[in-house]
Amino acid sequence: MDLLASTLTALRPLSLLSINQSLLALVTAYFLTKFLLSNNVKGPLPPGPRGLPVLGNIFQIPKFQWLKYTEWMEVYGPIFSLNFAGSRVIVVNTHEVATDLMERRSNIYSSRPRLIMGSEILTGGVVIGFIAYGELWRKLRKAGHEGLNMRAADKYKPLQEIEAAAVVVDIIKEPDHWNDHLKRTAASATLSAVYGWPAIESKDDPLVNRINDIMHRVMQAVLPGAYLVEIFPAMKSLPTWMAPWKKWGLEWYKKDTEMFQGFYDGVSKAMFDGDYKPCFTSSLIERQEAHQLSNHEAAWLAGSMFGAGSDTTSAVLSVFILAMVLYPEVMRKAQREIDTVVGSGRLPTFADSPNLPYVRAIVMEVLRWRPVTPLAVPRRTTEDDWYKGHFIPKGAIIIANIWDPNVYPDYDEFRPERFLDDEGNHVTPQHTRGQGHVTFGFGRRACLGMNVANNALFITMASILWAVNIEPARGTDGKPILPSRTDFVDEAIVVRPVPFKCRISPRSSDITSILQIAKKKLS
Ligand code: HEM
Repeated sequence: MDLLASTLTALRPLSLLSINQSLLALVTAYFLTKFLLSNNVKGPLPPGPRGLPVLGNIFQIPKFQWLKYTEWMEVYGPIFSLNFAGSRVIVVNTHEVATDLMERRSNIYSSRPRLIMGSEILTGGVVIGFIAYGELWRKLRKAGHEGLNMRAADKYKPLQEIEAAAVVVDIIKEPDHWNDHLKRTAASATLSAVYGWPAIESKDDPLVNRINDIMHRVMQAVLPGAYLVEIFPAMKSLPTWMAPWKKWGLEWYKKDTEMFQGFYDGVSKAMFDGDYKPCFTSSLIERQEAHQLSNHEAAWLAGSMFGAGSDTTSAVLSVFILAMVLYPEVMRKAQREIDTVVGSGRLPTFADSPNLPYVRAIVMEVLRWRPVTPLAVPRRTTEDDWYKGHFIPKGAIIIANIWDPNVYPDYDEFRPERFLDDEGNHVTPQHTRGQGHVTFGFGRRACLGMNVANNALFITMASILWAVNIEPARGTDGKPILPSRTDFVDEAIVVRPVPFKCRISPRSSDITSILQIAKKKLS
């Protein structure tokens, strides 16, 4: 069933054409594929499963493809190659190989696959996460880094503490809607950090929906086979009257540009009036000239941050709730730590962080245990390369499978202790840049927002653990119903646990006082 579903997804564009057009497209694709794949191979590619002519291995890629890649690693080793209907794909299956290529040879492995519809048409080729490695990317990355590096991330901490208090109130009031509250807080915290806006009240806020729609459109557009123009790039030059998909994409790009420009100008005006909250956009405005960014580039850089930060953060928080339901002893141990350091009279703050090593280890373990970006974001090589006797051609798509069971034999167990030594100091394995995991990616294209994300995760998890117990839901017979530990919703790049029920209750019978403490922070 899964195979069928993914095949249908891959072939969906062909169903939009007539049979004759489809046949013509297939025949052309076949000869083009043969030509392209045979011409740039100068040595033995990494091994890989045999596929069909033309379509290659796309029929063999099931739902949750990272699990299949991990399985294939047993057969083909830590690096293997696939053919996705003409695109050469190299799957890198261990942190070690990923580090060798994407960190140590990052001058070759830091570009992204060309996405004509998702990047060039729908978003004007200006979204930092999607564009090729080059001058524009360097400018955007430098400006983004300035607003999100470790020191800059400190600026957002007061806002993040307030958001954490708000989520405690929400979860206590409506425990069954915990997932919605986590989505709301992730969206709200990201928008506050980017534009300095006050907290949003609902996950269905019309503005949040409007921005989420952009992400949805782009994610649909980047699915393999969603648009024929990806196979036949020359179609990009068709006039819009012959290419309704192009007209549609350009119209959205215009509307989305107007929206992001409006947000950007709003912050600019607030700064002029002297009535603004320091945020990512205000720093960008102050330094726009120094970074040589046009208004348009700066407005899209700020706008792109919501898409990159909101869903990822809320998915990690859902994994956290899943882990607490499945591993109650971990929850209790963290609560004992919080009780000793923080006590019951106030919420945890960032100042407590050095004294809460176990909670910080939980953040790392949540990111490691069920990486919400199990295949990171694909890369593209910009030069031919050789690695351990294998040839990796220029233009190959590189997928890093973060789901690497080699680092820990008990990789499927949720065990924050793996990151702590006997003295309570953090220990992290090789090839993880001191993070304990590689869920934020690798090298020059690693996540720009990781400091902001780590801080948001720490304070939200600490505050939730301080306030409530998280337990399995109970059936009518009173027996616990454990959620699945292996079922996911794959949203193209971000993967989250399937929605599940659990029982969330205040830790103290004195709910009023918990609420008072949290609300005090909000006033
Ligand atoms: C826990 C939450 C997050 C996770 C798991 C995550 C994960 C990732 C991953 C895997 C990549 C691709 C890295 C690669 O190619 O090696 C990425 C890129 C990126 N992330 Fe995040 N991210 C998170 C939160 C955020 C936040 C909060 C922001 C901004 C406020 C952000 C901004 C970005 C940007 C701009 C890029 C593109 C970087 C580039 O292509 O140069 N992320 N993220």
